[in-house]
Amino acid sequence: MNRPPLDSIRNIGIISHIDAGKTTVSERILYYSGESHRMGEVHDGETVMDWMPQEQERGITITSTATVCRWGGCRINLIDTPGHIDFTIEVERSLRVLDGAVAIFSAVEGVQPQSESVWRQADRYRVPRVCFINKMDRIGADHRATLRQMAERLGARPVPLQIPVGAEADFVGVIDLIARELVTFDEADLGRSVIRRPVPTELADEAEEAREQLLEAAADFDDAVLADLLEGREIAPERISRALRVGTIACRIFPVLFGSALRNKGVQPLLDAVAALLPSPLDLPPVTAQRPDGESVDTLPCDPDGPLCALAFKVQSDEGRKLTYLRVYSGTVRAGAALWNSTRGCFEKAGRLFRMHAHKREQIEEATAGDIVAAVGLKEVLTGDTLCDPAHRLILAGLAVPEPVVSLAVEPRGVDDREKLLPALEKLQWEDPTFRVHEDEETGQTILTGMGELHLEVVTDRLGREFGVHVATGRPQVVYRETITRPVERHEIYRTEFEGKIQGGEVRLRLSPLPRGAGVRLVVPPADELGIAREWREAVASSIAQACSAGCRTGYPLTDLEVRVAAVPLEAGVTTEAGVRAAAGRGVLLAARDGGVTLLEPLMNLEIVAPADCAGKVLGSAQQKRGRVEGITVQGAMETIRALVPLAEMFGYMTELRSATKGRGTYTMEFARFEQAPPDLLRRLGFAG
Ligand SMILES: Nc1nc2c(ncn2[C@@H]2O[C@H](COP(=O)(O)OP(=O)(O)OP(=O)(O)O)[C@@H](O)[C@H]2O)c(=O)[nH]1
Repeated sequence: MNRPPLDSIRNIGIISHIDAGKTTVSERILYYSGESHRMGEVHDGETVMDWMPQEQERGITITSTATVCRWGGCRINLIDTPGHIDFTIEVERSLRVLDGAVAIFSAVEGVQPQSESVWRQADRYRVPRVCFINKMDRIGADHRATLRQMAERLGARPVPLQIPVGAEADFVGVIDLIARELVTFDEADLGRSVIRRPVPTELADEAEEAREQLLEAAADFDDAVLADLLEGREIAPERISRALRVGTIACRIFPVLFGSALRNKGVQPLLDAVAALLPSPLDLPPVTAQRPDGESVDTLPCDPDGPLCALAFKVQSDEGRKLTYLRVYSGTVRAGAALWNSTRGCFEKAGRLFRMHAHKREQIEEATAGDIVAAVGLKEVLTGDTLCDPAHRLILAGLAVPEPVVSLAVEPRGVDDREKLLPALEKLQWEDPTFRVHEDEETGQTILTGMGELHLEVVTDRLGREFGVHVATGRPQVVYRETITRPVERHEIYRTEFEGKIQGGEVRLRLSPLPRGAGVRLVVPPADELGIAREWREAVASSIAQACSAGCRTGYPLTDLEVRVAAVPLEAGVTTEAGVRAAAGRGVLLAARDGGVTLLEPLMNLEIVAPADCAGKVLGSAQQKRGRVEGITVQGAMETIRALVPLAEMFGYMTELRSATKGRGTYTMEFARFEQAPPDLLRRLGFAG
C-alpha cells in the first residue's frame, strides 16, 4: 500500500465486555472491506482475528490482533482486543496508542461490568468512540435499556444515528436518521448488499422525532447548524456529520448504531461512521515527549518529517525473536535504520518492517507518523519503550500496568523441561507486563503471577504448545499485600567488617500509612540536600523499592505506605555505597515490622447472571464466600447479582456455578481493591501479634 494521506488514516480498536461480539464484528469488517474472502465464525473456530489455537478452541480473544482494511477512502488500522478481564493489559496497551474506538454492547446484556471497565480505560486515554449495540436479533434484545444504562452507568451522552427496525428474530435493519433512509441487508449474499429505501410511512413519525434529537446534539457543536435548526431550515447530511464529528472527537457525545453482526446486519453503516466521525491522527492533540534531561518537553505534531518518536506497545515472541508493534507518533522509521531505545538506553535496529494483517504480514520499507506497524530485529525492547532518532532523544510516557493478583507454582516434569522452562518464561514475559515470574526463596519453586486463573492457565498451556515445556502446576494462590498500620521512624545503622576494616552505612527513615489504593510513595530528597553523591541516592532509592516489593513478613509486597528518607548520615572512612544500600533495605524491613504490619487481601467485583429459579442458591453461596451483595436486578427470566467478594474464596467458582445452575449461569469478576484480611487468615499467616 502507498503512503495514504494522513487525514485518511483511522487507528481504531474494538473494545467491549467479553462475548459482546468484537471478533464477530471484526470478521465482518474484514469481509465487507474485501480484506478477507471468507467470513470466519467464532463458533467454528475459524476467525482471522482470533488466530491463536487457544483462542480458536476457547472461542475467546486472548491477544490483541492488528490488521488493516480500507473503507470509504480511509485506511483503517484495526485492533481487536480481548474482553476478558484477565487480559486487560491488551486493552490498556491498545487504548494507549489508538486514536478512536468502536465500543460494542450486547443489546441483551446491556452495559456489563467489563463494558464499564473498558469504557473507563478509554476515558483515561480520552479515546473518542462510536458505539455499536449488537445482538439485536437475540431474544430479550432491549436497545432502549442499553442506551439508558450508557447514560446512567457510564455517564456518557449516547446519540443514536439510527433507530432499529424490528427486534429479536424480526430485526431487519435500521433507519439512517441522517440520510432519512431505511437500510436493510441482503441475506442472500451474507449482507454484502446494502439496500437503501425511503423510510416507511408507519415509521416516519418515530424517525422524525429521533432525528430531531440527533440534530439537537449536532447543533451543540456547530452554531450554523443550530441557527438552521431554530429556523426550521433543511440541513445537509454532510453538515450534520461534520458537527457530530466535532462532538465525538471531543468525547462529548458517543454516536450509537445498531445491528446484529452474526446475522450480517449493520456493519457497513458502522464502518461509514468510523470513517466519517472518528479522528485521523491529524485531529488529535500533538503528543508530548520528554528530553533525556527529564525537564524539557518536546511537543510532537503528527509530521512524517518531524523527529522520529515511536512507542513499542506490544512485543510478541515469534519463533524465539521479538515482533514489536510500533505506533509512530512523529517522523519516519525506515527498515534497517539505527534507532535509540530511550527507555533502556541502548541502540536498536528495526531490520524489517511489516504491516500486519492478523498473523500474516506484508513487508514495507518505512512507516510514518500516524501509522501502526510491526518490526523485527529489535533486541532489547519491551512493552512501553520509546524508540527515536539517536540524534534527537525523546521519551514518551509508558503504560499503566495493573498489578497481578493470582500466583501459581509450576514444577518442570522432566530434565529437559527444567532446562527450557526459564528461557520460555522469559519470552512469555516479553509479551505480557502483567505476567511475572520469580523463585520462591524457601521452596525453590518457580512462581508465576498473573491477573487470574484463566491468564495463568493460558500461560501454562502456551508453555507446552509453543515451547514444548511441560509442567505440573500447584493450586492458584492469592497474591496478598502487606501494609503498615501506624507511622514509624527508624535510624538504621549497618556495620560489617571487610578486610579488617569496619564499613557500613546509616539512614533515617520515616514510614507512614497511606489510604487504600495509594501504592508505595517513595520520598527521597535530592542528593545535594542529603549531602551525598547522586549514585548513593539512587542506591538508597532502589534498595527501598526492592525491600518494599519483597515485603517484611510473608514475602508479599508492601503497599499503601509512604517511605521518606529523612537523612543519610555519613561517617568518614566507614560509609560506603553498599553500606547505605544495606542500611536502607534493612531499615524498611525493620521499620515496617515496628509499624504494625498487617495483611491486605484483594477484593473482586463479581457479577453473576443466573436463571431466577437458581438465584437463591447462587446468592446463598456468594454470601457464604464472605461476599457482600451490592445489588440484584431481574431481567426477564434471569437475575443479575452484583457482589464484592474476596478473591481467596473464588478459585474454581466456574465449576461450582455451572453445577448450581445446570450450566446456565455465567459470571465475570474483576479486581476492585485491597482490604484488611480477616482475623483467621492473619492468625494463620502469623500476624496474631
Ligand atoms: N445472536 C447473536 N450472536 C452473536 C452476535 N454477535 C456475536 N454473537 C455470538 O456471540 C458469541 C461471542 O462473540 P465474539 O465475537 O467472540 O465476542 P467477543 O466480544 O469477541 O468475545 P471475546 O473476544 O471473548 O471478548 C459468539 O458465539 C458469536 O457467534 C449477534 O449479533 N447475534
